[in-house]
Amino acid sequence: MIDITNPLIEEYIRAHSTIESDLLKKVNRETYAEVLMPRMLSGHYQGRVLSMLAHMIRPKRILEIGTFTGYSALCLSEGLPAGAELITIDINEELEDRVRAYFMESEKAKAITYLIGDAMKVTESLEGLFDLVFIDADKHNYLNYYHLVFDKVPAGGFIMVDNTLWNGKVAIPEVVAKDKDTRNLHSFNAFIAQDARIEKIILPVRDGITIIRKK
Ligand SMILES: C[S@@+](CC[C@H](N)C(=O)[O-])C[C@H]1O[C@@H](n2cnc3c(N)ncnc32)[C@H](O)[C@@H]1O
Repeated sequence: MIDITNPLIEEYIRAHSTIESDLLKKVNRETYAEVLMPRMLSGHYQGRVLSMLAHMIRPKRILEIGTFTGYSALCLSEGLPAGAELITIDINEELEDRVRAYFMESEKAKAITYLIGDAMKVTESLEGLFDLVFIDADKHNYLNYYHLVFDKVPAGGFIMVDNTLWNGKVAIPEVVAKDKDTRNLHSFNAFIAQDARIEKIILPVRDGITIIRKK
């Protein structure tokens, strides 16, 4: 495993970036205290990056695949202009009441639609275009999600994908050869790298966020 971030630098970044809202602090605190696998939550640093990117893109429609406890959805929704919407999908119905309650507390509550179900099926059923898609669900389906959403994103639209550096393991050939999850993510990265229909950049933020712009 390679450290793609330095804890000291990350702490410095957090201390010199916008602080989390009270709602985000609560989502973070309660997720770590009460929910299994809390590390799946984006957190302060990545959350501020997502919020800033959404503010820059000003998307009319955002699709998020992988809600978990709603942290990243809340961050992305901060950048929605008036009248815009965010749809977020998760298969885990056990978190539904908690997540709905968090969304209800948000200023953007009316703009957020939370759908429970398998993201492949739910995404297929969604009509219209999304100018920003955030993929952050089951890693072995990343390429399937990418192919599925591609035609739902207009030219000039963005697809962002989380965990594409997988703790740096994608850069170590012996780990790629041995570990299935690492191999899946490396294959995804390799496909994205050669896809001429897009521009792409991997940001070494937290576990790696790939930003894709459709030409
Ligand atoms: C890494 S977490 C998402 C974290 C969240 N985006 C955040 O940053 O706070 C991944 C989520 O994907 C969901 N998931 C896994 N497989 C799924 C599927 N087939 N369809 C929809 N959601 C799925 C899991 O239930 C989990 O909540």
